[in-house]
Formats: sequence, structure tokens, C-alpha cells
Amino acid sequence: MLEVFLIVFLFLASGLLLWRLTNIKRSQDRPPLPPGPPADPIIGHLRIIPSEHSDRFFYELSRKYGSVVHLHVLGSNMIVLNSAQAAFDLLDKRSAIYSDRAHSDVLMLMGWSHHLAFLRYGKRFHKHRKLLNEYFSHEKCESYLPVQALEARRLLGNLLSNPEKFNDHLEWFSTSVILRINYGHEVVSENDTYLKIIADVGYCVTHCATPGSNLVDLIPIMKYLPSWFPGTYPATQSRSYRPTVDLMHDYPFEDVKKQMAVGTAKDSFLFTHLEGLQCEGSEYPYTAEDIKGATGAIYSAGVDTIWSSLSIFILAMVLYPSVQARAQKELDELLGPSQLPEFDDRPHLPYLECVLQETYRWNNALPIGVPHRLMEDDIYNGMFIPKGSTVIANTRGITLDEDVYQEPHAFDPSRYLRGEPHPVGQFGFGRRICPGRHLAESGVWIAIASMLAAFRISPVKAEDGTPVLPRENFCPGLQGK
Ligand code: HEM
Repeated sequence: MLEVFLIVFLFLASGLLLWRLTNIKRSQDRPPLPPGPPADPIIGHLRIIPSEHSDRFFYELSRKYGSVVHLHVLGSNMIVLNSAQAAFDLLDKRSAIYSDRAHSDVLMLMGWSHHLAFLRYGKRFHKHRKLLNEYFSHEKCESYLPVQALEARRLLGNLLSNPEKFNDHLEWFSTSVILRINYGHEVVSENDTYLKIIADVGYCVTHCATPGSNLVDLIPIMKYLPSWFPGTYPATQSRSYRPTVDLMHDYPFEDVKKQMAVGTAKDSFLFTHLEGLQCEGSEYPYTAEDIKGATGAIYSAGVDTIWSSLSIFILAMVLYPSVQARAQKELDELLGPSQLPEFDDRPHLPYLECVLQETYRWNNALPIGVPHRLMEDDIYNGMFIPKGSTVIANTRGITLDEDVYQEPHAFDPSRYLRGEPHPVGQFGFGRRICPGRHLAESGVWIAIASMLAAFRISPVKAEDGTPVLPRENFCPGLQGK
């Protein structure tokens, strides 16, 4: 066993050494890479990039090395963008070459090969982008407002009857909206099959190895090695999750097909496209696999992000009661004591709008977004950015930029009334910008407006009556919940 290890190690080390030597020669003819911290030989920054809360690590790096930072791990380059300017200049203005995604075997083995967020830039990407853009355009999302308003009312009822379980109710709100729009499914009980499938997939997504930075993704040959071979666990784990992910794609597809056959199917993304497929057959631009993949993307990208944003909002309201009081005063002045907000009220609630923006800025739901991949060598402000680099827009660094925001760590919606800019990047950049952003914006707005109109959000009290303030503690990982 030791010999096998030694051979694999020597093979990799000599490959990397050769790669480094070739690069040293090439690098003499081009501008320098962006600055970054000192690295170890061969493994680069592997030891210093934390597996948790990398957004904070990147933010600290930006304070020392500037808004564009270079790191490398085992020969792969990573570029971290910590200012809105750099993110716009590269990911927006040069999006023709900055819109690829890195391939991840761990995600493919799990069954996410038709998920828009993980598609490489190219024909399939454009096809899936069109599929989602059409269904979640600004105009189309107007037609989902009644569903969101109805679920927001249901959220209030659930909060009233069981306030301690507020986080479950927030999750239920985000899930219910997505299930209705995606599959036309209404959740009526906690034993719902869709809920169970979704919870199982949620488990797989949070427990799988971090895509891109596990041994199987870093050394692709590992996926072909037997499961007893050290370091292959991410592949074994992904394979074991596959049936759960497949069920999430297949079950609603078959269920809605059955409902269509007996005429009980409700309007939804899946219904619309199944109908198209049934009418036009192979002429239809999307295959069954495309449609299943898109429903999976809508669910998996749409539920936790809205839920996280609402959890972050609740935390802010508990920690900043004066902000809450001011937003409630604005609502009361517009609506009086017994009316709940409607979407039409939104333009007349400017402070509430600032609260929404500050929720996105203060602690973003996806603090490092989803990394892009650069398709060609590029030069930016005299720095060389190599083809194949993973490019991370560190939204956390962007929204905490002290050159842009005074006291950036404070939750202070008034900053926008004083002229500080609305946050950018919470929905990503360029051709990869979140296709669900219009749905997300209105969903988060109606939920927070309704909760502020109906309740005072306060911390739980200890036995002696003193309030127990929560700590600002965010789950590590892609999502900042
Ligand atoms: C507050 C809620 C949400 C936040 C903060 C959010 C944020 C993001 C971010 C940062 C990205 C990466 C963009 C990039 O690579 O530059 C993204 C991508 C994506 N989002 Fe959202 N999102 C939210 C809600 C939704 C919803 C409701 C849906 C579904 C309807 C959705 C579907 C997607 C998809 C499919 C992608 C992948 C796009 C691509 O790779 O081209 N998101 N989102």
C-alpha cells in the first residue's frame, strides 16, 4: 500500500514540478500575476485556504493585497475579486471569457449534470439559460406574486401559532413558493412526499465534499480507483447520493405526467414544458433530461437562498431593534394598524427598501457566490490572469469595502439615504447572474414586509426575564445561513 502511495505521490510531484518549470519560462514574457500571500512549493496555498468561512479569509487577504488576489493550489490558479469595480470589469464587461464553470466530478457523480449552475459555458449552457430566463423574466415573475403573497400570509399564521419554530416556518415559506411554481404542488402537511424528497436532497448537498477542492476533483483519476483506495471517499459518497438526486428529478416528472393524464395538473414550470414536449415531441427544443435538470436547478438554487436571506433578516431585527421600530413606523403610517402590505405598497415604503438592501449587504446568503472559470488568458490593470483560473467574486469582501461603506459591519439601512450605493453581487455577475433574482427579490420583500407589519421580532427571554441576544454566527460553506 505504501509503495502505491509513494508512486502516485512521485508521479504527481514530478508532473507539478515540470508544470512549474514550464510556467517559470513562460512567465518571464508576460505581466506579473496579481499579488497574493507566500505559497508552499508544489501545493501552493493549500494549507492556508480554510475549508470553512473562506469568505472571511479572502476579505482579510484583500485588506493586505488589494482588490485582486492570486492564490494557487496544486497547480490550479484562483483569482479572488474583492471590489465591485474589479468584479464588474471582469465578470460583467468581459463576460464572454469569464462565464465558464469548473468541472466537478463529485457533482456529476451525484447526478447534477443537467444543473444550470454547473454547466460549462457553451451550447447547453445557453439552452438551459434560455429555459430559465423565459420562465423567470421580470414580467413572468409578476404572475407569481399572488402565490408569494398567499404563502407570506400562511407564514404569518405559522409564526403566530408557533413562534419558537420561526426558522422552520421560513424554510416552509421558501419551499412552498418554489414547489408551487416549479411543480404546481401545494404542501398541506408535514408528511408530504415532495418535502421528504427535498429534505433528503438537502442533506446530500450539505454533506457532499466541497466541489472543486476535494481530492477527487483535484486529481480526476481518483474517481476510477476502487473505493478502498485512500482519498476516494468523495466519489463513493457522491455515488451513494445519486439515487436521492435522481428521485428528485424523476418523481415530480412522473407525478405531473400522471396528473396531466387525468386533468388535475396545475400550471407550473414542469407542466408548461411537459405539455410542450408532449405536443411537439422531438421538435420541442428541450428534452426530458433538460426539463428534469432545470426543475432540479430551480429547487436546489431557489429554496435555501431565500430561506437564508430571511434568517439573516430575523437576526438583524433582533440585534437592531431601532431599525425594526423605524421600518414598522413607516408601515403603520402607510397601512394603519390592521392592514397587511401588498406588492403595490412597495414604492411607498422607501425605508423598508433600505432594510431589504441592507439584509443583502450585511451578511450575504452566498458570500462567495458560485465561482466562474476564465476561458482565455487575460490582462487586467497590468496583471496577468491565466486561462483556466477559478475566479471568485467575494461578495462579502465587496459589501464590506470600507472605501464604499462607513462602518460596514453595522446593520444600518440609513446608509442608503445618506447616499451610499446599494450592494452589488448578491445575485452574481455577467452571463451567470442568478436567473431567479426577480422571484427572489419579491419573495424576500413580501415576507419581511408582512412579518414587520404583523409582529415585533425580539430575542427569547431567560427565566429572569432578561433578553438572550443571539450571536452573529453563520454556517460555513457556500451558503451563509
Ligand atoms: C435570495 C435568493 C437568491 C440569491 C441570493 C441567489 C444568488 C445567486 C448567486 C450569487 C448565483 C451565482 C451567480 C454567478 O455565478 O455569478 C446564483 C446562480 C443561480 N441561481 Fe440564484 N439566488 C437566489 C435565488 C434563486 C432562485 C429563487 C432561483 C430559481 C428560480 C435561483 C436559481 C439560480 C440558478 C439556476 C443559478 C445558476 C445560474 C448559472 O450558472 O448560469 N436563484 N444565484
